[in-house]
Amino acid sequence: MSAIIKVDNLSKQYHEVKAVNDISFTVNTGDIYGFLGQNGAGKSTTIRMLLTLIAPTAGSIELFGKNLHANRKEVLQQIGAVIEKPDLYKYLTGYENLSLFARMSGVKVTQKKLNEQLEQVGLTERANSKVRTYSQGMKQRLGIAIALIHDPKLIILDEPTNGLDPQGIADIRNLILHLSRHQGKTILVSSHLLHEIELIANRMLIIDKGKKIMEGTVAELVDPARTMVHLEVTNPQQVMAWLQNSRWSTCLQEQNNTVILLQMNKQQVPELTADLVKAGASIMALQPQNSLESYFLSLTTDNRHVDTFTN
Ligand SMILES: Nc1ncnc2c1ncn2[C@@H]1O[C@H](COP(=O)(O)OP(=O)(O)OP(=O)(O)O)[C@@H](O)[C@H]1O
Repeated sequence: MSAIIKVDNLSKQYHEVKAVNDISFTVNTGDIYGFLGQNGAGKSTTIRMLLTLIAPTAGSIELFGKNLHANRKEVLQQIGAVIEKPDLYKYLTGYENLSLFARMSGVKVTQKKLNEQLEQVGLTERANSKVRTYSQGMKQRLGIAIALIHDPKLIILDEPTNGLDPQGIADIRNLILHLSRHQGKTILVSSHLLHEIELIANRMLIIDKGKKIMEGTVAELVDPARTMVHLEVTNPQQVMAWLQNSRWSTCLQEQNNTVILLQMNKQQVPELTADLVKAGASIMALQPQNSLESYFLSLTTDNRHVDTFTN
């Protein structure tokens, strides 16, 4: 499996703000790579550096095995991106917009090809309607059709579902899956919603305040075999002493006042509960979470993040 994007120790500093702080990651051919982080985490800044719209303060970027800055033109030709709300001509139809953007980017495409592109993004029936009559989701899909016009291998979408209703979100999700499965595209997609990324991505990177928090396959990050159990008891000293001498000792991760963290397979949780009760643990809470859920819970306990993750 070859790397399409290879980012090493990338940073971007805006005066006193470290928008991106020493992050490294690799996107492989065929990935739907989720780039997850709350608002202001540094997703757009990273994406802008991948597209050479801004220069990094430090670090290197290789795309398609080539240094981005030394091979800018050649590399960018193989990328299609939608990074802001697409800038469309609202008094032209969807078809006319697509045709115009194709001509402006110097790509020669037949009428048949344009119709196929519109069909791919589910706009055939509305191809001849003026864009001002389109829903937000339809405009977003037309934006994606425009980004696809030169048949890029890599597609970069910055928060493509932002501001869309549930149907619009589902349409974009299906389109991303279609482009991956049936067109063989590699896709990097950013979002602030864990659920969205979990549904479509095979690998993901989580960033917070410019820093990489975790990276891995989605299956690994939600693996039930690596469930974190948050155990809260009123008699932590006694329970810790018992756990250390029990068959659960290898599961122990850390203790913070009344909270004890253990890692185990989710299926073992009922046995643990029964053993704890027998051992006289005074349980206030026992909560199994996969590593992603526990990470997001830790964010939502911090007031700064509440608005982002509860909407
Ligand atoms: N041109 C700029 N000048 C100064 N600071 C900036 C600039 N662009 C971004 N930042 C700051 O860098 C940090 C990361 O912003 P960025 O837009 O990359 O985050 P994001 O994860 O894409 O979030 P959002 O979804 O809200 O755009 C934020 O603190 C932001 O205020």
